[in-house]
Amino acid sequence: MALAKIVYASMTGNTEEMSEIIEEKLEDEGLEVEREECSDVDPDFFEDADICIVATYTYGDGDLPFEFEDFFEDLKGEDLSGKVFGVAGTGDKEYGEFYCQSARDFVEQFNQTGAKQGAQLVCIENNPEDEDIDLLQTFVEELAKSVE
Ligand SMILES: Cc1cc2nc3c(=O)[nH]c(=O)nc-3n(C[C@H](O)[C@H](O)[C@H](O)COP(=O)(O)O)c2cc1C
Repeated sequence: MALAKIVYASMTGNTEEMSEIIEEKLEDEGLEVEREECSDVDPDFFEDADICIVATYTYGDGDLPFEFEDFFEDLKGEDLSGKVFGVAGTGDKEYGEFYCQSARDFVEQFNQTGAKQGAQLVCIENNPEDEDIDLLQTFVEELAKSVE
């Protein structure tokens, strides 16, 4: 059974909620899932994963969550060849050009690891609503298909 690992950062709960939805949907697809908060993981977290998922909010003006900075820096040095990745972000469109910037930055970082993007980046505003849940469903289906 393929293993999907999710690492997330969440200050007020929106991204945590999104990561829980992703977890549930991956399980519905028959995948094994492990989900951890970013402060609890080592840089090699994705070593045994088939699907590598980051869920992040954005802080400041387009800044990474402080607690994700070390993991982010270390990620580009990891060899994740043969794996697929997906990134999902929460943010607020009031921040204009910086909307979900951290999620977009993680896509760039994954692109240096040899992993292949298995699903389009998903950005949702604040907490997940009905239409976002549809987006997350598609995100998970694309990822599941990419490891079939
Ligand atoms: C001080 C502050 C700065 C923020 N900066 C951004 C930003 O640059 N871009 C963005 O898209 N959202 C920004 N946001 C919105 C949060 O990313 C958004 O509310 C997110 O869902 C919070 O996730 P969490 O509930 O998991 O902590 C900011 C929020 C706060 C409080």
